[in-house]
Amino acid sequence: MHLCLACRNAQRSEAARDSVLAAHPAAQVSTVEVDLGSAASVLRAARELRRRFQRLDFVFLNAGIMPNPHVNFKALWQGLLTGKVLHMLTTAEGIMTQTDRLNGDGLQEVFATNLFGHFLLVRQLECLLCGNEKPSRLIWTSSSNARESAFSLSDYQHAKGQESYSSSKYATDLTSVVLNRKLNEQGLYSSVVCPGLVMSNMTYRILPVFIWKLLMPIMWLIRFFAKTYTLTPYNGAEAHVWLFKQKPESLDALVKYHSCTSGLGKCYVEPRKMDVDEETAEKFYEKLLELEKQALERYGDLLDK
Ligand SMILES: NC(=O)C1=CN([C@@H]2O[C@H](COP(=O)(O)OP(=O)(O)OC[C@H]3O[C@@H](n4cnc5c(N)ncnc54)[C@H](OP(=O)(O)O)[C@@H]3O)[C@@H](O)[C@H]2O)C=CC1
Ligand SMILES: CC(C)CCC[C@@H](C)[C@H]1CC[C@H]2C3=CC[C@H]4[C@H](C)C(=O)CC[C@]4(C)[C@H]3CC[C@]12C
Repeated sequence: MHLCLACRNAQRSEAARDSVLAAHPAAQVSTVEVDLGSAASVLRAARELRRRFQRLDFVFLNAGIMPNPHVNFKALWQGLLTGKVLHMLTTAEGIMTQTDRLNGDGLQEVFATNLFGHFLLVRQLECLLCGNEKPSRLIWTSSSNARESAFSLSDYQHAKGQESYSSSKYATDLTSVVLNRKLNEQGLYSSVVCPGLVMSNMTYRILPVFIWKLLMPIMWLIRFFAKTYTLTPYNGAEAHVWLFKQKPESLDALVKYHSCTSGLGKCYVEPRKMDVDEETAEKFYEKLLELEKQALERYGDLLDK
């Protein structure tokens, strides 16, 4: 088995490589540089991957950003007194907003990084993913924050609203559904995962580390009722690892696989039906293809001759 870490920061990817090798000295681990928020960088990385590999069995599409997060503490406080408190504490519905901006390609940064960069990468790697002896797999890190009401076909990059993260994750769910419909026959299967609430650099940008540390006993208590409070990256990866072991034909394309941890710390996976409209998914996919065409026209020199 060969593991290739695709990261934007060479120092961090080397550090990740070293820690994998420290635990598994015989492993084959390489790295490739990619900034998922830049179409040119994605095309360059895909070209490099096509050069190095003849097939890819698994692609984990995990990079994600939530810039300038803002928690509405008034809404959070009011929500604590309602019957929807658990829903609010696990999906952040109604209590979180973000401010987005344009990236160098003129796309909304959250949409570009969380979805479009990954989409472009998958499309550029189709020749390594489709038509192999064994099925290949895509595993997208989505979120329970993905919500239909945050997404609209007329503003699919979410330039006008303040829930770009939720919109990008809903767009991820839609994309996975269509990829399955189009590519299952060619041996490519796509799944979406929610790691649950995990302490990571993303959450440390929402509240300072020391506040999260103070909240930890409360979150352990909440976990008795909210099983998606996985809290550690290790627990959050439960669904990724579980999916790795499943036969793709046994999975449901309309299900999101949630990492869960019980109050006593036992990890398991819970499949939950996604709230996706397949017609919207198809229309959205067409828009992604249009955007892809524009990117390929702009960066034609980065394609194989
Ligand atoms: N934490 C949580 O509670 C939840 C997280 N998620 C999702 O899990 C995934 C991982 O997030 P998490 O570990 O929590 O957060 P982190 O911020 O810790 O990790 C995000 C990762 O994405 C990488 N990344 C971000 N932007 C780019 C880019 N432009 N190009 C390449 N890589 C990039 C980061 O690289 P670098 O190290 O260089 O910054 C980092 O490795 C995300 O998709 C997130 O949306 C979903 C549900 C809950
Ligand atoms: C746990 C508490 C006592 C107080 C914390 C309040 C808020 C800062 C957090 C409550 C719910 C959290 C979130 C829920 C869903 C996550 C989602 C799945 C994701 O993809 C990224 C992070 C979340 C939005 C997360 C962020 C912090 C909360 C809003």
